[in-house]
Amino acid sequence: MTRVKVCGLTDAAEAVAVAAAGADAVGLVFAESPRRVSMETARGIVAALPPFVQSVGVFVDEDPARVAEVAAACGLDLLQFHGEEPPAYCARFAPRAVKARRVRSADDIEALRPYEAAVRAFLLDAWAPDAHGGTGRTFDWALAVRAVRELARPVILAGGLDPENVGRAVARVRPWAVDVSSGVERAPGRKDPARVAAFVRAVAAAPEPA
Ligand SMILES: O=C(O)c1ccccc1NCC(=O)[C@H](O)[C@H](O)COP(=O)(O)O
Repeated sequence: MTRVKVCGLTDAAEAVAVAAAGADAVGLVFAESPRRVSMETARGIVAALPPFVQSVGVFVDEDPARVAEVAAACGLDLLQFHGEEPPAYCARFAPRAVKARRVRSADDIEALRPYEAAVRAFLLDAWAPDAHGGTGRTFDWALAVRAVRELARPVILAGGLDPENVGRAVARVRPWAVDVSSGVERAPGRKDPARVAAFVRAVAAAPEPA
């Protein structure tokens, strides 16, 4: 079964509704973003989550001491590194590190190999000139198929997914999990639980391989 992470939560009640709609994990953005949360808000969201729903902190080239402080203070389960963090940086946070990469070509998949020993999973996102994530853009899923086949860690597919296209994405790529932010929003940082439920249903209904 393909897992679902909903990223960019900014409100505890909404996080609870997103979990009730079927999300397996929620992402909390600590980088520059319209979805950025304070440590206090993040702590409230993590405390409100039901058991077995994971919290994922999202960071972009953050000072590692600050990452450690935020992770401990908020009780984050996983740490998603969405910038240019090298393998040794991720290794400091094993076994909680997830390395995200914005994908433009096969070179971006190759560039992830040195991270295999350091991370729990890879997250593949779309590249954009002006933002690190949450752009609503898709990328060439053939590259994600290749990543699933060739990388020695589970792959989380992100980038422009929504309830309308995620079934096709899952059927084609067969990722460990899918990640969505803007595709289930009513405004930046404000999730629509009905769209999250539709997204989760579409993932569950994706055709199995023949
Ligand atoms: O969501 C953000 O605003 C963000 C900002 C800076 C770094 C990462 C960010 N998001 C990370 C995610 O995991 C998003 O879910 C991912 O980029 C997909 O977003 P979308 O294309 O909007 O579904």
